[in-house]
Amino acid sequence: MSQNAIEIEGLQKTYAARKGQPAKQALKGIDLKIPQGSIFGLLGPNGAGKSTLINILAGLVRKSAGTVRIWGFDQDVNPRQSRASIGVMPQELNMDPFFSARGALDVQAGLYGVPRAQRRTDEILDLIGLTDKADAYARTLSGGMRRRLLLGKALVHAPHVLVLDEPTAGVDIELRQMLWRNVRRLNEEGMTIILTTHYLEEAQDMCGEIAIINQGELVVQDTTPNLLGRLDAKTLVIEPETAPPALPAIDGVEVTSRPGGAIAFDYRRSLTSPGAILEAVRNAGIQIRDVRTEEADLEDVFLALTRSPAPA
Ligand SMILES: Nc1ncnc2c1ncn2[C@@H]1O[C@H](COP(=O)(O)OP(=O)(O)OP(=O)(O)O)[C@@H](O)[C@H]1O
Repeated sequence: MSQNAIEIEGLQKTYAARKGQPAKQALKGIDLKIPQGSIFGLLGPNGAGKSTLINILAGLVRKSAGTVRIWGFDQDVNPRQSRASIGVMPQELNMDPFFSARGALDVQAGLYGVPRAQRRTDEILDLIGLTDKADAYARTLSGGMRRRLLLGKALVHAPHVLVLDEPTAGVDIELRQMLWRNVRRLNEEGMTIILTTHYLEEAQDMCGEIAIINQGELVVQDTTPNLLGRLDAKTLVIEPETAPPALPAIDGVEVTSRPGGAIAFDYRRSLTSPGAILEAVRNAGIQIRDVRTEEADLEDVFLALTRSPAPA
């Protein structure tokens, strides 16, 4: 068994033309390796191809070309084992309203061929906080509870890999925190987690490694700290003791005053050091009361890597 939970090579997907719509190449040859045991973020702007990629992993969309191995099982060679290795919590809330929460988990376990004796229905109900609602019909559950049930359904066959597609879109803080607690716990128990989210702060906090796709192509894959270190731009902010009569001018540094009296120095790490800026500030006769730096965050990196080229 390799050390990768997922190995994708040359993955392509073209949706056929229909009803006046031309054919659409949603994935243009993606190579991606997702390490075992990671919490991995799959990010990209709307229409980048994330859902297509996840649906191919889940066996819901048929790829046009390339290979996909899940937990070492090639989808084309061992479709059953590769499908059994992965669980997907989808975005949409559609579920059969006439099953109870317990019933929905049982049906799902049946679909995956989990023998009754091996089902962990009570354990899953406890994990998703629905023990009290085990016998309530799904249609009587709140939106948040239904979402938790979707997580439970993704877990019935104890998959090695769990995919969460936009798990926190439009959910309240309590449910969000509950989801992340569960995800961390499952990961600590050894499960590999793949998540897509529009909340970049969440990806920055949760994911050790991140891939960004844009227009069907992989733009970057790296550890989160490496990605954050990629941007050359940095900002040094000083709080002066008293407002200076004029802002100091420093070559290659953009100096701006901020509301409240702070002065911001936007510089490139490759060209200027913070020491040189502080020296210039002192030489300008400015007394420093406080100083801090501002790092790029994932949003800055994401925008820099996915911004479409300016029209010619
Ligand atoms: N069934 C389909 N038939 C035709 N085109 C499709 C189909 N599903 C998706 N597409 C197109 O493929 C491209 C990628 O879509 P996909 O849903 O994978 O993107 P995404 O990154 O998940 O976007 P979002 O964040 O908006 O969900 C888009 O241009 C979309 O319009």
